[in-house]
Amino acid sequence: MKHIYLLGSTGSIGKQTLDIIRKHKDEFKLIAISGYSQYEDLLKITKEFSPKMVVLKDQESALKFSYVFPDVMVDYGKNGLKKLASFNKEDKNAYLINALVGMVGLEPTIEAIKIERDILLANKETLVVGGHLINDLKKEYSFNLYPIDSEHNALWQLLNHEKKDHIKRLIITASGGSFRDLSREDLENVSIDQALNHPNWSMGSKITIDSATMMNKGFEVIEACYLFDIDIGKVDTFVHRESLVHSMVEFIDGSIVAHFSEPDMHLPIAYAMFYPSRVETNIKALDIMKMNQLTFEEMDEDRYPCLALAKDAYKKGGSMRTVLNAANEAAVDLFLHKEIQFLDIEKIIREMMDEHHVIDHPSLEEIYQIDALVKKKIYQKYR
Ligand SMILES: NC(=O)C1=CN([C@@H]2O[C@H](COP(=O)(O)OP(=O)(O)OC[C@H]3O[C@@H](n4cnc5c(N)ncnc54)[C@H](OP(=O)(O)O)[C@@H]3O)[C@@H](O)[C@H]2O)C=CC1
Ligand SMILES: CC(=O)[C@@H](O)[C@H](O)COP(=O)(O)O
Ligand SMILES: [Mn+2]
Repeated sequence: MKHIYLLGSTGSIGKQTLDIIRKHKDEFKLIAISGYSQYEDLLKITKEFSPKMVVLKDQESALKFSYVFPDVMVDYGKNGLKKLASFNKEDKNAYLINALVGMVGLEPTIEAIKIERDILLANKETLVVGGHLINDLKKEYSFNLYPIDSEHNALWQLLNHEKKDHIKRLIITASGGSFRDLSREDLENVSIDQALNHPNWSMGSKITIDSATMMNKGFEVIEACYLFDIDIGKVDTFVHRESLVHSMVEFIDGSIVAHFSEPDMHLPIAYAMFYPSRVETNIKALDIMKMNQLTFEEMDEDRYPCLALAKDAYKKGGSMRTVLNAANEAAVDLFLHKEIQFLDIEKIIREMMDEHHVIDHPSLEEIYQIDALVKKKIYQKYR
């Protein structure tokens, strides 16, 4: 029985992970969970799964929680997330599932690596901001990093046992997001509700906005470079409205292999949890006749400048990736609180990147400093 340490149990990926654990009670035991604003959900999850450790948002909620569950080990905040990631150090039969949103996911990933715990990673910001740190740790520690993000999970399935030299390019698809039928001019006055209305996936609010700006695809290009140790010039993106093809790999012999499925995150989560085995899921079977209607469009980076900004940050390297992510986190947050317009998101990110001088290979401390500085500047100016 595999032991699961789950960061972000109250979120979209977290809850779908719980569905899989619920369905396969003999295969998985939930040992530790975290949540943030959804206190009531944490109570319910704890009641159902009896984890040994629960990490909450702050001291106040942790105290309240421990009155309800006096036998559960309770912690809170960023330190609590780190403790969860390395809780029960000696437990070698364990996965950390990182379903946090934002760069708060980076440090717990590092903590798990340091005890050589395998990680199932949904939190793409870990690699955007700290991919170089994870690469450094690979030289020192032995661990597996299995991608949950649908496109990367598809690439992982497609690339199994293939030689890196044989890859011509990786192709990642993008739905186009909530505003794919709107022009740049139309974007000026779009609302939060419109932005949160993703055409194909039901996800947390931050990634849904990232999908609408196409920053999500920019992050995914960076994520692919780190996960598959591939040059950014070999990662292409196309708009594919149906979200039925999740990724493709073109090989040097001219073959293109593709991963198809209905859009449902239970599949990539279960694939990662059961790897190297497979298991039946309840996801809707893909109707082959739908392949008559598949569409692919060239990516237009003028229409979606956030994709270009992300690629640029990756190429500039080092701390520019922290700036990209920090500016995006703050700007999306401001948009979700009705404090800026949708098009201000890209404007703010560009502004922060333009005024930054790159530090090569920033340490974790430098990443935190830059992250805090960028966010402070944005909140002071735009709130
Ligand atoms: N949803 C999806 O289908 C996909 C998501 N991803 C990636 O997976 C990650 C999670 O996404 P998703 O599940 O949609 O996000 P959600 O917003 O739905 O969930 C995020 C989780 O993190 C917790 N959380 C939020 N802020 C903090 C914080 N500051 N400190 C500690 N915990 C926090 C939330 O707690 P609470 O809810 O209690 O506030 C929640 O449990 C993201 O990196 C996303 O890009 C990748 C592919 C697909
Ligand atoms: C489900 C998943 O993996 C998301 O990252 C998805 O890719 C979002 O859809 P977009 O293709 O619109 O970015
Ligand atoms: Mn994705």
